Amino acid sequence: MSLPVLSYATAKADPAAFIQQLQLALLTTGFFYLSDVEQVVPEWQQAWDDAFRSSAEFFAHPLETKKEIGMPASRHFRGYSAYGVEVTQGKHDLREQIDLGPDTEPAVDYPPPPEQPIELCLYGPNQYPPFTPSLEPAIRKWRSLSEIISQDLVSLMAQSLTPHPELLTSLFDSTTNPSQPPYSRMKVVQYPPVRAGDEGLGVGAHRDGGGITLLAQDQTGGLQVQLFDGQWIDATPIPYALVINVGQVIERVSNGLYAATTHRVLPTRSSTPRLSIPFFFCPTLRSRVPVLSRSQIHPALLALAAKTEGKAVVSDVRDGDLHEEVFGRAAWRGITRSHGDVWAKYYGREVDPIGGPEQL
Ligand SMILES: O=C(O)CCC(=O)C(=O)O
Ligand SMILES: [Fe+2]
Repeated sequence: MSLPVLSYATAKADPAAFIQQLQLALLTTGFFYLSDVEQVVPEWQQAWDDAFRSSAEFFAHPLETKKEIGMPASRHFRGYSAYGVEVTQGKHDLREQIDLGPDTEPAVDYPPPPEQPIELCLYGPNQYPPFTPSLEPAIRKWRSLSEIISQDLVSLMAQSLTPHPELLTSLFDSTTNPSQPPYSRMKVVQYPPVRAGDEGLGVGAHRDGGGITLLAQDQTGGLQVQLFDGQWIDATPIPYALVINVGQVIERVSNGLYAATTHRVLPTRSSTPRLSIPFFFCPTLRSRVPVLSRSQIHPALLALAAKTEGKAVVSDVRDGDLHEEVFGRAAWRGITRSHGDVWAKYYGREVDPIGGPEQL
């Protein structure tokens, strides 16, 4: 069994055919490759190469240099985290990374006034490395292409799900409040070769929290997807193809039909590091995430799902751990449990009514 491959060129030329393939992929694995992006986006391969080249250049700097843009300097949870700092399922991940988001002014002052929803503290500026000047333009380009592809895919997913696609697409609307845009995070990640005595995973088993994830990975391999029967399979790299999966926002909207599939990254066993760039397309922080009733879902999709429904999904991770009506609440819980040190430095229980890292 390998993940299905869907063509972005087909999405443009024959959306109805693409929607059918999408329904099947999302009902059976929740993960697929998106190929042929360069046929739709002429600058795709250039943008891909630029993003990976400048990321490799960044990670080649000494730790002390990389820490100049360390996340602890950002109350918006942006910046560099060293190897082993980020936590998934209570364990330290064997990777280092830069966390980025929509580049905006802070949405609230600091310390945050109690009447403001705490999750609005997530809006703010990124930290880019002045010692790798090629990274900022490469990332900005990558974000803008990823946003276009994501809007397309979410629109097609919404059409595949319901006769009322706006119930889903409106969550990602960037025009209503431009100072509070869709909260799409991304990471630039390096998984160094494991060192003697290191224990754990590149990233522990988890289910993504946002709308959809667009993952670009180099040719090393290591990403694994847990099928609904519990078996783990490799998401073997395909050059210039994205790996797409659904997060818990779409799982919630789809009333569980489109599952946020469990995945993990194995420790890097090759002698060279693995690089990946996940982009998490997410709603605006204050948007309310509805749960469609079955009467709002296409009857044909329900019929298709009936063949797979009722079987228990086997997963190494708890179900729906980031389902929240207000998306920002889920985003806040997700990021504070991954970066408890930053949460403790700026917020802590006195300031944060939601609670922090212990809120698994
Ligand atoms: O690096 C990868 O291949 C996947 C990373 C991932 O799943 C995540 O950061 O959520
Ligand atoms: Fe993930």
